[in-house]
Amino acid sequence: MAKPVSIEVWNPCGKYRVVSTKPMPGTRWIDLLVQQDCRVEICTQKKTILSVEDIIALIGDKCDGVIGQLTEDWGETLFSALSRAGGRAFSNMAVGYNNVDVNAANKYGVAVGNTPGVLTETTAELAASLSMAAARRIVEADEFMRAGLYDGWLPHLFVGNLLRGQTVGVIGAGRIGSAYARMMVEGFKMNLIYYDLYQATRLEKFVTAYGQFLKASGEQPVTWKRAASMDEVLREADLISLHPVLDKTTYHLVNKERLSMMKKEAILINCSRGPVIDEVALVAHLKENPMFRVGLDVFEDEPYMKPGLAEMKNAIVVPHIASASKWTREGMATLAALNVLGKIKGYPIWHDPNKVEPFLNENSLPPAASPSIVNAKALGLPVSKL
Ligand SMILES: NC(=O)C1=CN([C@@H]2O[C@H](COP(=O)(O)OP(=O)(O)OC[C@H]3O[C@@H](n4cnc5c(N)ncnc54)[C@H](O)[C@@H]3O)[C@@H](O)[C@H]2O)C=CC1
Ligand SMILES: O=C(O)C(=O)CO
Repeated sequence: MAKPVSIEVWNPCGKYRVVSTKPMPGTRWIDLLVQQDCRVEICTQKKTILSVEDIIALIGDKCDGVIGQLTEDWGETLFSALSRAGGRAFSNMAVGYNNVDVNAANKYGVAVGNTPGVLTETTAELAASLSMAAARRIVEADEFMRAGLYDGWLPHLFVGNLLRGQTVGVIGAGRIGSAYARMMVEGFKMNLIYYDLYQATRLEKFVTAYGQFLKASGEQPVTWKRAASMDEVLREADLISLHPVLDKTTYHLVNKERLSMMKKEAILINCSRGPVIDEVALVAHLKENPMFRVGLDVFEDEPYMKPGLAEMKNAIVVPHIASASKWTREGMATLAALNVLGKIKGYPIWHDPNKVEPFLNENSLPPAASPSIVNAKALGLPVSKL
C-alpha cells in the first residue's frame, strides 16, 4: 500500500483536476491552468523519483490529466489508473518520451504530450559546452588547480585538441543535433559529417552558405557530408555528438565494436539518452585509450554510473542538465501544461510541433491548441488550422 503523498493545491474549486508529479519552474503554467478552471495539485514529496504506486496514489479516483517526468515509468498500469479516474491527457515535461509506452496510452485513449523546440538551443549549448570542456580538458585542469598542484607553466601541461578545421560528427541530426552542428560549424569552423535516417536539408543549406561566405572572405570554407552509415561518421570524425531518440534501433548504438572504430584521440558527447551507449564497453575503452575523451549528460542506469566511470579522468560527467536553463525549463512546464489543458478542453493539436513560439510568449494568451501530442494520429485527434 503506497503511503499518502504530500501535495500543494492551487484553485481548490476548479472543475478539472490536473496533477503535476513534480513542482516545475515558473508560475505561468499554473496560472494558465487555473484561468481555465483547473484545480492544480502539485506533488511536493521529497523523493526524486516517484514510483508507480506513488503516482497511482496521486491520480486517485478522479483526475482529468497528469503532467509527469521522464524518470517515471508511464506504462499499462499508470494509463489504466488514469483512465479509471476519467483522465484522457498526459504530458511528459520533456521532449524525449522513451519512458512512455505510447501503445498502452493508445489503448486507454490517453493523449501523450511532449515538449519539443523550447529546449533545442539550450540542449545543443550543453553539448557544445561538453565538447569544449572535453577538448581542452577543463575539468581535469580545474581539479589540478584546486588541489594546489600548479607550480608553473609547462609546455605539456593539459594539452588537448584544437577544434578549428577538424571534423564534427553528428548522429541524429534532428532539432538538437542540427542546432549543435550549426554551433560547431559556425563557432569553430569545423567540417560536418552526419548520419540520420532522414536528410537534414536545412542544415546542409546552412553549411553550404556558410562555406561560401568563408570562401568569399578569403578563409578556408567548411564542408558537409551526409554519411551512408553511422560507422562512416565514427571513423572520420574527431568529435562526435549523439542526438537520436532512444528506441529499439538506437539502444547500444555505440558499443565495443563501434568504439574501436573511432580515432584514438576522438571525443564522444552524449546528451541524448544513456542507453544509446553501452556504458560498460565505454568504461573499458576509456581505460585502454587515455587520450579518448567523453562528455556525458546521460547514463545507462540513470541516476547511477557503471562501475569505474566516476574514476576516469578522461570522462566529464554532469547530471542530465542539458535543458536546464531558466527560460527553457519554464517553457517546458508551460508546453506540458498546455498539452494537458488542450486535451481537457477539446482543443485541436497544434499544426507544427517544431514551431511552438506562440505558446511561449508571456505577453499574449497561448493559442487554443495542444502544442505537441505524439499519438494525435493514432487517437484521430483533429489538427489546428491556425
Ligand atoms: N539530455 C537532455 O537533457 C536532453 C535529451 N534529449 C534527447 O534528445 C533526443 C532528440 O531530441 P530532438 O532533437 O528534439 O528530436 P528530433 O526528433 O528532432 O531528432 C531526433 C533525430 O534522431 C534521428 N534518428 C532516429 N533514429 C535514428 C537512428 N537509428 N540513427 C540515426 N538517427 C536516428 C531522427 O531521424 C531525428 O532526426 C530526445 O528524444 C531526447 O531523448 C532532448 C532534450 C534534452
Ligand atoms: O527533454 C528531454 O528529453 C530531457 O531529457 C530533459 O530535458
